[in-house]
Amino acid sequence: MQRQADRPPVKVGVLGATGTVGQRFITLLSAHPWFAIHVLGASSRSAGKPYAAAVNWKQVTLIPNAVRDMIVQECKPEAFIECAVVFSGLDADVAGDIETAFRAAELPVFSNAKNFRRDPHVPLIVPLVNPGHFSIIRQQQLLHSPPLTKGFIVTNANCSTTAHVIPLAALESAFGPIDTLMVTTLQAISGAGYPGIPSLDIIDNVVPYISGEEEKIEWETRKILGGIADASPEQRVGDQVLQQFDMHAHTPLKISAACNRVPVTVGHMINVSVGFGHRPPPSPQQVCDALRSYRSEAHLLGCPSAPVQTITVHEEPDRPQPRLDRAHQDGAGVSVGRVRQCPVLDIKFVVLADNVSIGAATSSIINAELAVLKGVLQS
Ligand SMILES: NC(=O)C1=CN([C@@H]2O[C@H](COP(=O)(O)OP(=O)(O)OC[C@H]3O[C@@H](n4cnc5c(N)ncnc54)[C@H](OP(=O)(O)O)[C@@H]3O)[C@@H](O)[C@H]2O)C=CC1
Ligand SMILES: N[C@@H](CC(=O)OP(=O)(O)O)C(=O)O
Repeated sequence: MQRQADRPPVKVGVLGATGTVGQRFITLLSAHPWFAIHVLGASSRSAGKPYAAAVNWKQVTLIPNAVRDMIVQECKPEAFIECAVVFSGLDADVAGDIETAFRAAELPVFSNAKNFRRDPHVPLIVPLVNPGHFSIIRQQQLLHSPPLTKGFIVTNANCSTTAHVIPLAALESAFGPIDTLMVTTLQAISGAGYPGIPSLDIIDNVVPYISGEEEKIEWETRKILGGIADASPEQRVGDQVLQQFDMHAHTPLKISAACNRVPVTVGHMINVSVGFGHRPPPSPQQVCDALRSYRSEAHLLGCPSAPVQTITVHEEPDRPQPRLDRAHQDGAGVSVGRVRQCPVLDIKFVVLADNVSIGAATSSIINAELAVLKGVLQS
């Protein structure tokens, strides 16, 4: 991507800059046409050191020169006050308190952590699916004490949730509501951060449990695919009736998730079976056509990090595969294959997503691009 000469760079900060997601933020932001890395933050173990000395760099590209000598800061708002956008790849154990402090200091935070995803006033935005949920931010700011003008928190989803809601959104937009969903994940080791799972636990093995993951997928899917509705008339802020996430209330969504850790470095694969609310359900060919023709609002609005082809549909019977397909479009889209009839529900398929890119850092970056284009960021 080329830097744009006609607009001044937007100064951004990265919290958790030394972690798995933080390193992907740095790789992507160092080539970003609008955003320029201004501050890096991590724990007190890293603070005070040049970035190259603090980080255990695990990307396939070299550490960008622009950040090598940047001194890592403590994650305190004072160090980030010149930033127009703050990205967070913080460990969830500390993200709650730190992101709260940054929002209170009038900093817009785009977070990967799980802490605020269930907050009724924080949008959970998969940028290729539900950018309409940005509309809840004003209410988040007004309900804050004291009310805010610039600070807010936007979260993106769990990496497995992100992978499957993208094709599900395409199917709902073409064929109406989904009412039943069975998902089985095959999740890469990098999803657990670094160093993650001990090698003796994962080599030559599959671990059929990821703490909290099934509950996150089942809950987050409803918030993302659902809409926003007025709350009861007495729930107000000023003269405005509060809005609430409807959690897919028009068609209650039954979801069952089963999560597995597999010995793959990057790329979460998910087997999905879908039951539609409307009869007759679409054929596999109609599903393939709908997935291929899906265009995200982020792409249509001109977000530079949004993939041109949101969903790549494979015809080959043995694709997608993590090693072969995760880097397609820089990991910004998803790949779908094996679209076929399901003898129990209606349609089944497999979806693959780069858990660190569209599953984490790329989603936050596109969310920030959407915030710029939708005028959500106040200067
Ligand atoms: N990996 C993935 O695929 C995905 C991860 N996520 C979420 O993104 C977040 C980051 O994940 P990941 O990069 O994998 O995690 P890592 O464990 O790799 O990185 C954690 C980061 O948090 C920093 N940190 C830890 N403790 C503190 C502290 N007390 N104060 C300030 N900073 C601290 C670390 O800094 P230091 O190096 O100094 O310790 C490091 O930069 C998590 O919330 C995770 O759940 C979401 C989707 C996908
Ligand atoms: N739990 C996911 C990654 C992750 O950190 O998810 P979350 O942000 O929902 O806690 C995995 O292990 O692959």
